[in-house]
Amino acid sequence: MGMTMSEKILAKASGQPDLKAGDIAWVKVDIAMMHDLLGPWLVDGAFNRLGGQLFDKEKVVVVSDHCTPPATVQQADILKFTRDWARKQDLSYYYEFEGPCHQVIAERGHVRPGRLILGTDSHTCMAGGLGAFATGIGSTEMVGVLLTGETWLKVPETIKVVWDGKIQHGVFSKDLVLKTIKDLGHAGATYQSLEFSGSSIKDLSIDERFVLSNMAVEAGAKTGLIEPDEKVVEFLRSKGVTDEVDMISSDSDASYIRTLHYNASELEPQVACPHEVDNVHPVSAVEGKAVDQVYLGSCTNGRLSDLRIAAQILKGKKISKNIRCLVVPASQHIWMQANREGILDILTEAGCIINMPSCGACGGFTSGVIGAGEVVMSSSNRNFRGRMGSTNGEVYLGSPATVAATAIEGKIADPRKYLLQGVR
Ligand SMILES: CC(C)[C@H](C(=O)O)[C@@H](O)C(=O)O
Ligand code: SF4
Repeated sequence: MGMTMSEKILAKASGQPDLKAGDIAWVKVDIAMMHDLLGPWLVDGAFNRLGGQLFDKEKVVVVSDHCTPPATVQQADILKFTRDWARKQDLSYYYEFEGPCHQVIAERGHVRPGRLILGTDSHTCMAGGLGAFATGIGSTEMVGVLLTGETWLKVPETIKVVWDGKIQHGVFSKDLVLKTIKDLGHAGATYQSLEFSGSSIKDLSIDERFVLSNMAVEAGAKTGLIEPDEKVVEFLRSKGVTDEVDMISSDSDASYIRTLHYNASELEPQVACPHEVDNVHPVSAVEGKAVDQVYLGSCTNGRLSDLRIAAQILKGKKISKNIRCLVVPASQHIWMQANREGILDILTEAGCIINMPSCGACGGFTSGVIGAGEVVMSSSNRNFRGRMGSTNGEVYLGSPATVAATAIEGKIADPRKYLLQGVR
């Protein structure tokens, strides 16, 4: 019987060649990632009681992103603790104020196909977009990983999600993944892997593939994998990775628990309505809903191609007077490139506010929280009650194009009327 990508990566990580779904694997971890909020300040006590020696300081990556820049004294304390800890442990890789961890570890070359990556954040699965088995773990579990470099995992079954056909004008990978989550349900893939494949997925840029993998956890999935191809190799080379790339793929006779098959040419822009990510409707069903804030950013959809789309829609226009529009590039690297391309000027002239790369507004931690009764159209991945601030606020999720179109109208809007033909 053939193997899925998840089975192969965990087989390699455990040294047990015949591993299959359902087996318990004792695995060696390639990268252990922590961020400020669920990182050093939580693990330090137990870590020290158990010896306080890192298994490998080259494989532990810490990113301060949730508390940046701090909005409260507690956040400032956490940030200081994280920075001091990184220094004390003499970490080779500590990043601060660079952007959300998932984007930063991908850009900095830590994510590679075939690697096993564990992080103290649920969206660690984003690394699956480059073909890594990546998943979130709790801080307590991370203590063991930090000390030994090992842990155990149950090998997940895999759901194959196939998208074939031409993605239509105004439709983006965000729309594909929202539709997938709607059908799976927010707990429909619990402890299973998603594997995205098909001709529409092959056509996607790396930026757009990350959106699919990032949101796998919103269906409860352990991870969301995409087979690496030449685009992945090109991405890694552009980040300075010179090692041979593990072109891992599933075997043609691999066994799947379920297969979903879609025709992308039939899909229109989608919106997830409050307060669950699977509460998804076509944009036509929610068009006209008034908003107070628009948020274009996060590790889900704050990448360069997202900012380019928004700039194309907002160029020469003004955002609605009734709203504020926050734009948060997903990394400093993206910020600088967007600046060079004149994108930040276009967005600022349209009336947007450009915030520094951070998790801040996405999770309601720092700059950009919402008040009671406020409604947000967001390009991020979660719309749970209280997600961006007040528990009496509402968050809608959509593609960057839907977000930018909504900024113009001050009401949820269909992006197809604003996007130039041929841009998608
Ligand atoms: C703060 C952290 C627990 C959280 C996560 O794990 O995903 C955050 O990054 C999020 O997106 O909700
Ligand atoms: S989803 Fe938001 S809060 Fe979570 S890591 Fe990404 S940007 Fe940060």
